[in-house]
Amino acid sequence: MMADQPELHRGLMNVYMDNTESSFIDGDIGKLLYRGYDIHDLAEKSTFEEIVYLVLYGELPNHAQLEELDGYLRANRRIPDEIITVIDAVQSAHPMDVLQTAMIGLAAFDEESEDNSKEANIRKALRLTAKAPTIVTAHHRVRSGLEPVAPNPDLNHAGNFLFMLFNEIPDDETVSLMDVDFILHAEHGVNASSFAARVSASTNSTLHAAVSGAVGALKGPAHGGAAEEVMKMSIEIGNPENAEEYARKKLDNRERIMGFGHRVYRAEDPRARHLRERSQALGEKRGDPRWFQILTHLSEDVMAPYRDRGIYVNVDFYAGSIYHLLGIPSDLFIPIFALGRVPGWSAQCIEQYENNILLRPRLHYVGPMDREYVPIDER
Ligand SMILES: CC(=O)SCCNC(=O)CCNC(=O)[C@H](O)C(C)(C)COP(=O)(O)OP(=O)(O)OC[C@H]1O[C@@H](n2cnc3c(N)ncnc32)[C@H](O)[C@@H]1OP(=O)(O)O
Ligand SMILES: O=C([O-])CC(=O)C(=O)O
Repeated sequence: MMADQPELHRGLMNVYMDNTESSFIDGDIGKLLYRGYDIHDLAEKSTFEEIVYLVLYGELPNHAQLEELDGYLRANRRIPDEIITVIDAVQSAHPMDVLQTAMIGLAAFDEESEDNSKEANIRKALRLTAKAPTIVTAHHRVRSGLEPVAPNPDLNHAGNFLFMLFNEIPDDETVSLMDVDFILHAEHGVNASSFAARVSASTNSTLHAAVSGAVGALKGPAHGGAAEEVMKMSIEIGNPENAEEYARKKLDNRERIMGFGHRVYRAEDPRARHLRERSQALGEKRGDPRWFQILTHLSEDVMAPYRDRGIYVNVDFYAGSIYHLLGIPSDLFIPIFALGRVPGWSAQCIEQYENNILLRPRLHYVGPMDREYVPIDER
């Protein structure tokens, strides 16, 4: 006898699974707060280092606290030579797979890897935040036949990422652009990758295991991979006049336009505004406004009717055009998202450890029942 069909919550859509103090999202009006602070204030006035402190400790830092955290990040950017050897061995893999491999590999060199106290987890979160850009850039250089560039203690987090990627001291404007990008990606409730991290944390597994699992969950085009897909699409479109026909064909085939839609937002993703402004400014500055024009045409014309269905641009829509204009290869777009998200994943895990309950939903079985076992020779 098959059990009665229970009420399903497919995709766990609109299911509240716990309380959180990390971030607040009102998807109907496009509002996002980190620890109570509006994302617009944070994007305009803060720095990524301040956000790391805010997300992990719950408060904005004072000067002394910020200096201490910044010093800790600067002191912890290097990765062990053994991890460079691992990166070298798996260099042909996608950068997200390499990041995931190296992140879990770091557990072997972290004396606190098995210590799940809050204090140890905050320190590990900071070390993972500090080392993640070193991994991504070292991999990119190794696969390009170049030596990894060592972190520069005179540069901040965003500056170091650019420096280690291009082996050139970046200008202040580009550093600030990268900094805002990291701020905008730092935390976003129980999105798919943070959920993956929380599932691991709920078994009392370690932060390294949970965060590297989150890297895997972020990789897909329905989540972190959208920025790369948007840029691929923009390149295929080529110029603004082609945008409409290209998108209409896709929509007629019931395909999705990447960078639109969101599980929670039914209004514009508030993070998109900051990347839109910067995509436009950078395109004009670099004398290459084409990408911004293509994106504008898609959002303001082709996809405008979809707003009635709650489908607006999300954080990933303009991000790819910025990275592309900065000369960053497209398969590094998802890793950039991950670099910003390490503090958010960690904060979500720390909340999970603090008030833990095993995350274990149920599936309703709809397969055959009570079948008679047939020995292999009789099948
Ligand atoms: C940082 C982030 O992770 S933000 C998300 C990044 N991902 C993308 O940009 C990929 C494109 N977007 C999507 O695939 C979806 O909007 C998701 C996965 C993000 C959210 O999807 P869900 O909440 O599961 O909504 P769902 O997939 O059920 O879509 C609802 C309806 O809107 C339509 N829709 C959703 N997104 C899009 C889109 N980008 N283009 C066209 N139609 C869309 C769906 O086709 C569906 O229509 P239907 O009801 O007629 O079948
Ligand atoms: O919240 C989500 O589902 C996806 C998202 O925007 C994010 O993780 O930043």
